[in-house]
Amino acid sequence: MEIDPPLRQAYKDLLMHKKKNQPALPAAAAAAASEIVDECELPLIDLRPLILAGGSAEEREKCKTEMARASEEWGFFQVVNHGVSPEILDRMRREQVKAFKQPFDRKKEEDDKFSAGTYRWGTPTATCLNQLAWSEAFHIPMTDVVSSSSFDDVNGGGSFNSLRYVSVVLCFLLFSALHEGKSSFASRGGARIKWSRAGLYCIISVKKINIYIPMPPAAAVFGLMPHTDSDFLTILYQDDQVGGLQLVKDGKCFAVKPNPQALIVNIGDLFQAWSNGVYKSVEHRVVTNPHVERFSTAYFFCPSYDTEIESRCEPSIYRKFSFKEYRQQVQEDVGKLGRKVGLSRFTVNAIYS
Ligand SMILES: O=C(O)CCC(=O)C(=O)O
Ligand SMILES: [Fe+2]
Repeated sequence: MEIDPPLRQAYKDLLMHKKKNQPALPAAAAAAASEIVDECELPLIDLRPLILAGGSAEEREKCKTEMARASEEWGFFQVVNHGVSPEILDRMRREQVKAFKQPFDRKKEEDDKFSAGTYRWGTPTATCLNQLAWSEAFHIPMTDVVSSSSFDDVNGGGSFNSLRYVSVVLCFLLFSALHEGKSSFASRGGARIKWSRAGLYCIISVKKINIYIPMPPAAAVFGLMPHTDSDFLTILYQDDQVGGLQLVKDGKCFAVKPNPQALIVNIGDLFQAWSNGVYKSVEHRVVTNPHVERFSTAYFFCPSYDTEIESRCEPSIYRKFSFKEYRQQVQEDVGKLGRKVGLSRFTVNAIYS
């Protein structure tokens, strides 16, 4: 009874660089997954004054300013005292392990219970090795959680609500930091953000649980290929022991040091567009560990599909677009090109047709 999906079998040709009509992988791309990168500690923000009662107004302002600065400079930060109890996080992780340790056939059946595409493994659209994800994931849209009780707590209940709560709080604090001119963008005399009346009221967030299957670095395969997130904001609960998340800062790649107490927050493409490029949606990736599995949970905070993203800054970097349009474009690019092009398609002077 197999538990792991047949990754080696399915991607045998890619692994041997023998796919028909496929040029051999350039050395730089092959080296990317196994390159040595320096470790970094993400800006650490204590949310106690914001989430838990008792903080002074000054402390709350400081917290907000730190988050806005980290979103501008890093696009990533980590938060402690976030209000999600260790018991909830523990339970969520235990249930996650249980979900992935089911037989492969059973995992495939989850698609029948929920929307198609709930359970995913590898990257069916990959045309070269560095587009391949050596991992499995369950994508659970919020609507599935609301409408079903058959998938247990890993997909719903306490953990979903707690992560949603944190993401809503952080998102609105970051909105208001921009609005109040906390960012250096505004204090440098840049235009203010005028918020469009976007449909943030109807949120269709997605929770994704990942398992990264061990793979020797020599194989030069990513656990998750370099990407930016297509949402407003992501809350990430990473493995407390096994590192693997890497991000790009100032053109250089850094490995994020695991912090068992912290949740990681990262800015997504929609926030970058809405903030007219003030907050950065930075490229990140996951490298596999050669010996042990790594687990993570990502909570993607997305608006409803018809939400229009528009900064209304002058001059505006990005044209107005709906979340639906963005998602469709991403899917089209992944299908045709094997990779996401992302926000550069939506600049006012986009060169892509
Ligand atoms: O597993 C991680 O640390 C990152 C996951 C991630 O970036 C994603 O699912 O979009
Ligand atoms: Fe991501």
